[in-house]
Amino acid sequence: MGNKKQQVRVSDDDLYGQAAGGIGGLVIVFGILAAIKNALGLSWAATVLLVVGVLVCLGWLAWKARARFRRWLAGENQPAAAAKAATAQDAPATAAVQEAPATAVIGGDQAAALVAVPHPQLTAALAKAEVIRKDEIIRADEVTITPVPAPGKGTRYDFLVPEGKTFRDVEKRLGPVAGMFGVTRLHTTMERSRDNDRRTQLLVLDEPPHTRPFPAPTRQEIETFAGVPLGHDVIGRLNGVETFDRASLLVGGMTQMGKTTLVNGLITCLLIAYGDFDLYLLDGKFCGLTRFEKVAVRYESSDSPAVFESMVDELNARGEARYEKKREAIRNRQPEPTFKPVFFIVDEAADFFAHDGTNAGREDAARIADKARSLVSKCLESGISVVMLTQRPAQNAIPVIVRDQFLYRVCLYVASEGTAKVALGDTYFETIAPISPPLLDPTIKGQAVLFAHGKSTLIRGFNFSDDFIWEVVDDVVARQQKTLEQGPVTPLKQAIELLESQGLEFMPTAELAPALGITEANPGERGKKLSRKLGVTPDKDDKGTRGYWISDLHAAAKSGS
Ligand SMILES: Nc1ncnc2c1ncn2[C@@H]1O[C@H](COP(=O)(O)OP(=O)(O)OP(=O)(O)O)[C@@H](O)[C@H]1O
Repeated sequence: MGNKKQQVRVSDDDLYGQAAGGIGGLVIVFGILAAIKNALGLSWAATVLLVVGVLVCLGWLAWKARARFRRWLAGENQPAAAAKAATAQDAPATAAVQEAPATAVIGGDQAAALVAVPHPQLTAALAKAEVIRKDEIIRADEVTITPVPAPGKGTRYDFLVPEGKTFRDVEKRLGPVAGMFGVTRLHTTMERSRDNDRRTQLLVLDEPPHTRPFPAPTRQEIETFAGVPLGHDVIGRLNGVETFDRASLLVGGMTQMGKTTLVNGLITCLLIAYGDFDLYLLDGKFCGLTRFEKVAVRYESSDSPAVFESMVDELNARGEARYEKKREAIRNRQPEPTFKPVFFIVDEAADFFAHDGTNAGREDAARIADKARSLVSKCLESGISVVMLTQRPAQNAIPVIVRDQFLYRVCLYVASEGTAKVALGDTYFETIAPISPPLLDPTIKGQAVLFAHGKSTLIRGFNFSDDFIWEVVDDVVARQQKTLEQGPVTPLKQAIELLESQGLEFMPTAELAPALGITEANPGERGKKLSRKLGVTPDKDDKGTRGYWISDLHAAAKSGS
């Protein structure tokens, strides 16, 4: 109540005050008019009209000055980049990058409004490449541009595509986007962001990729790489596949492009970082894989389909035995057994599927193809990975039933897209952001398209020095020897020691069996018992005598289940 009374009193006081002020004002105005009338000698009407006219003019001038002042203020705040943006549609995408603020103040008589400022270069490039619509923009405040130092010199653009779009929209149009930057698809790489689907990381090189070689990686770099490196990407980072578990690799490319060197690099990296594994090598080029003979469980240098078939048979049998162990574990409700990884690497694989045109030759080729398909498809589950190389990626060089099974593909330079499809898959050019192998530079040896998990990456295989490879091989041999020595005494180990102590390459079954405690008199039974005890299939020497070669015993000792 008290408060209300107080308010009423306050408003009465206001009223009196204002009335007094008004009367005072009127008296002053009247006085000024009277003074002007006396000074100018005018009538009352003329004096009033003159004063009103002068006041109106002064008011108009004040309004005009205020409007100008506001326009001047707004003009000063408007960014140069925003003004440029209006014409940026026609500017070349390679124009110098301008820093632009997030928003612009629009001048004029209306209240100032805040709007997003487009990044002129990226907005123009992506609109022209039809990644974004003409009415969409790449916001300048969402763009980060960083230079990438040499070698692999270029620029990295990190930006957000407009809402409703993702980095895949850019990836799908990477060719046209590259064109807008005045370069080719080969100069351009997209990186996927893990934090935001709209985030796009675009790398644009200043010069053709792999123009300058990158130094071969060190042991430490290989060891710390998350996966198996296959080569350098365009800015010199190691690139490869995350694992070879349940995966096989097909490598295609014309002759002398660097396939064997790339696979030598792969084997070297596997020996450094993949842990313990068994290596089966079939050197169809006779000396392409020889450096790794000492560490291989089985090494063959041959272009004979029969040799290929015998290796495929051996590995299929090994795969089948592993499947049986898995079934056994499931039946007994035990955890799934783990197996030592096995790599079967075949250089110049096409030769092994060729036939002489006769019916018998065709039948042999079909049988071999079927066994190879089975190996590549089924053995993945049991840890046997196949790597096949071919310099003849022609339609029928490696049968479709075999090549369809490869998860990873590498294609070096080939002359046509048709040939590239054989190496990379029939639908390769319909995938996201494909890289066309015929566009690679054939003078850059080892440059290749790696296609894994639907993503294409341009890499260049490693070219390790012989000394480095020998060092790695010697380390592995020493490790294998130590493991063998430290392991329990087995009949196989005893047999090896026996042959080595006598300096023999070969020992007949008739001599080895009694030395290992087999007293069976029947030669057939004795042979079977010894083979079972050793876990090795016997062979024959030059004279046709059954027995065991030291190399086979070593190979069996190196390999696990
Ligand atoms: N990454 C690389 N850097 C430098 N030189 C390389 C690279 N890769 C391969 N080379 C060189 O290119 C030549 C051919 O290499 P390689 O023998 O590996 O090719 P290929 O494709 O296996 O050939 P072919 O199919 O005829 O057997 C070799 O002289 C090799 O030293």
